[in-house]
Amino acid sequence: MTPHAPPPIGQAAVAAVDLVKVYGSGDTAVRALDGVSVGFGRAEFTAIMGSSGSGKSTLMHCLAGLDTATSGRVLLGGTELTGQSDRTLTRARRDRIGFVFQAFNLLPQLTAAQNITLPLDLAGREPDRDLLAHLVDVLGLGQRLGHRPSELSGGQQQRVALARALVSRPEVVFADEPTGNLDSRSGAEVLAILRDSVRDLGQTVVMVTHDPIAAAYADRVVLLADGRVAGEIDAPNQGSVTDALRELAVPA
Ligand SMILES: Nc1ncnc2c1ncn2[C@@H]1O[C@H](COP(=O)(O)OP(=O)(O)OP(=O)(O)O)[C@@H](O)[C@H]1O
Repeated sequence: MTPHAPPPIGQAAVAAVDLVKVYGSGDTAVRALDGVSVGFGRAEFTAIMGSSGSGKSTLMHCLAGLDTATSGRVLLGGTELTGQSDRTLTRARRDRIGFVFQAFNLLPQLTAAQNITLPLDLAGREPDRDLLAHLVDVLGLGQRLGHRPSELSGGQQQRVALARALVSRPEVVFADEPTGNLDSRSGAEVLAILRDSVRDLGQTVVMVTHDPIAAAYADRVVLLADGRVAGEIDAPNQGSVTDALRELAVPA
């Protein structure tokens, strides 16, 4: 078994089993996920890639309990998310999952420090002060904690969002195009921080991206095409990812 071989579904941090998602009905129905089975290993950084419309966002939203599948199962840490009530899903998202979005999604009226601890505050949990101090240090946010998002650059706002996602030690961080709104230097910083969180904190990260440079930071790439898993790349680099995407786009 290679170090980044896909984990057995039952041991994965999060997994999909035969997941199907159909939007709409009748003639206009779209089968966004068409029987996806895939596991995401603990303390691994996995990128989900595929052409536009291949089902990346739908898969991530179903895995994260933001959307419900038409059939199939989602397992978070071995527990079933499928069929749970909205209340249970909300709690799972709050307590067990961290999110990083392309648009940062910080609350404008709160300071950086307040944004970072907001999910823990809502859950009535105390932040781990040592971890918080470590994250503020590695993310270079020490001088920015009292600033509001409008007073921060895009890269700084995304680093606040990363601290918010990581400080609760979630079972999985889902990152949806986290570098999509950043220049290449800020994007590289964000990707390095995600990779280091996996290496140094044992964090599990699942990232949707279009960018082969971003995917090269991951341990493994899962390729989607037409709502199905079309392939995987272990220890990806920019070249292997670009080649795989090119092959997907040109049917044999
Ligand atoms: N709410 C919706 N209603 C109807 N169809 C939808 C909806 N959301 C997504 N789809 C369709 O499902 C398919 C998969 O969409 P999805 O957004 O998951 O793809 P994606 O790979 O994330 O695309 P992109 O890279 O462009 O963001 C597409 O054909 C899309 O048009």
